[in-house]
Amino acid sequence: MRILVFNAGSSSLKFGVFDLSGQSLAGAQERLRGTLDRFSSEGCDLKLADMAKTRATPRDLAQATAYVPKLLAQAGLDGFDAIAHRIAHGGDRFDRATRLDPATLDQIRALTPLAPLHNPANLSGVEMAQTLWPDVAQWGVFDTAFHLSNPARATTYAVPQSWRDAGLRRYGFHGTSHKYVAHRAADALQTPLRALRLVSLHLGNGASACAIAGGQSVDSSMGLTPLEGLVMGTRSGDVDPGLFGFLHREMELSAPQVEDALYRDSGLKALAGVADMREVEARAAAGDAAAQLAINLYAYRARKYVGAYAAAMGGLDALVFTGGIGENSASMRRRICDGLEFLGLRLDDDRNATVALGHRAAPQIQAYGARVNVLVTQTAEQLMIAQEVASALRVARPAPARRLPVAVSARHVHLDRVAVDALFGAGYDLTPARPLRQKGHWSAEERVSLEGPKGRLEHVAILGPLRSHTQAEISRTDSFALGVDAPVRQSGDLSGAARIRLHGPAGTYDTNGLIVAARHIHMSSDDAQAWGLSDGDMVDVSLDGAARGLTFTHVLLRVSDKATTEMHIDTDEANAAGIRGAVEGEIMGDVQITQRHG
Ligand SMILES: Nc1ncnc2c1ncn2[C@@H]1O[C@H](COP(=O)(O)OP(=O)(O)O)[C@@H](O)[C@H]1O
Ligand SMILES: CC(=O)OP(=O)(O)O
Ligand SMILES: [Mg+2]
Repeated sequence: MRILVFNAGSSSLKFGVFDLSGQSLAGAQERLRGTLDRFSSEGCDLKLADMAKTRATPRDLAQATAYVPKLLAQAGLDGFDAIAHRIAHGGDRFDRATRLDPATLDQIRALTPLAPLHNPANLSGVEMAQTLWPDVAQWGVFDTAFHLSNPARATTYAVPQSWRDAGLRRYGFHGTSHKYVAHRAADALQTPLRALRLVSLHLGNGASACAIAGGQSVDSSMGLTPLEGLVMGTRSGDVDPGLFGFLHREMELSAPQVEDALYRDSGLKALAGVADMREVEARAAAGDAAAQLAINLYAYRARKYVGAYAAAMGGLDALVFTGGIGENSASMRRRICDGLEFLGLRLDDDRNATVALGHRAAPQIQAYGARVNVLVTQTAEQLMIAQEVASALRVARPAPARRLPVAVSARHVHLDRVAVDALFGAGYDLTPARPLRQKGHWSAEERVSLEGPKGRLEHVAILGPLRSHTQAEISRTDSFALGVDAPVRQSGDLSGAARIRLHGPAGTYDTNGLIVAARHIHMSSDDAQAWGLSDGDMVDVSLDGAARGLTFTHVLLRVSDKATTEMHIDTDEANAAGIRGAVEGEIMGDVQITQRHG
């Protein structure tokens, strides 16, 4: 399905067109990506995909929104199944992607005073899209939704009950971004999100910190409105609420005047004279003391939130930088991290300075051996918004039960020509004895022995046909019997594989090819298509029919035209699940949203 996404921020309009075939982000095709920003009376910058920046005519966000159809026509893109809009403030009602109809739009309009820089821009995008594509469904995805899991202690202000009854509470924003980068980080760290305590720093024109424990947002630096928290381009972030009384008495400013100044004339703009961090950094480098203070203050505030959230979660496993500043300013990342060594957080200067952010890259920049991982990744709000809407649209068409056979792989080897010659004699042909489920694969009549420093494993099966590299796959328990520490690797990935000696009737063969095979699924292209899955997806598989019922997480999907659908686990995993004989597994819930392999 094809989805057009509008993401109106406080200083930019980002848009994208995505074709989503499966359930996972891995299967999403980006057809168009664009940003219009740096608006002035002379126009704005336009950036399309990876092309160089050009100038365009729009002078503000509204004009920018009206300009997008021209770009879509130029790219020949139409036939949208839905149009998805980022909506900054969704209050406590909108906890998921929601169809925008007159009633829901009224509710969003009512929240405008709580996000005056954002909701009007978001709504003007909706109105324009309704006019241009009257027959296409409009959907909203809300910045606030991800944070609705925050506990009451994080969402409650200590203010009179009657104010709280009127709706005064903390919400948090940038949720789509925080959620996306948390998944990217978990994926890059090869650790399930549920086992991680993360702080995500989204540092764009608007900026917020988010504490994410076990995959759930547990606190966020923005509050009732996107004013609270970090220093931003034109917003103050945290201030003493006492300033309202002070400014009223001393300067005779009204509440709307104060509020307007906190939104539009504060932050970097107030401190350094410009809102754009690139310019602030340039001025600071040229010796401008005000710009230098702005940078120090910006970093100091962010650092305090990292420390506070580490305390809130009882520890920190990873810090993730994203947003225009988080992604691009190595010096700001450095300044924020300086002084956090007591948490076990140390940066590697070279890695930090040479961050290369490609498509879905999430490079790690912590010093080797540091306890806390530090990652940088591009946010992908548009993609995430498209995905959330696509999932919501699919709810109407329930997914088929995705059940598949589970096969237990006992220890075995795959041999190359050189190994067969050494073990069985030059030019020897192995004898296929038994066909395997995967077409063209067989186990051989011949066997080999494996020898490690501590022991031997006899009668180890050989699986054919021959491969380009010799590889031996054992269980963790086997590795103790052999006395070698074999790493867990996907078949074919022999990086860091352990050394092992093979014995055959004609001789021995030593190779660096010993691994514990990572669990995986072979899947036919037809099944993948029917189940909304793509090659490289990571899925959870439940073995509920097994004696000791287990759910295996992080199972890699390998899709091919030639494959027969089947999951492979090793004997340790089978024992843990109490499997004897044939069992079936079921692919659970949502596919993890990112992919780790090709
Ligand atoms: N190379 C860079 N160095 C420092 N700051 C940068 C760099 N590139 C972009 N930025 C900053 O990122 C901010 C905009 O972030 P972005 O996430 O694009 O904004 P928005 O919140 O409007 O989506 C601006 O302050 C900009 O100066
Ligand atoms: C909520 C918010 O601050 O958004 P942005 O970063 O787009 O201004
Ligand atoms: Mg932003």
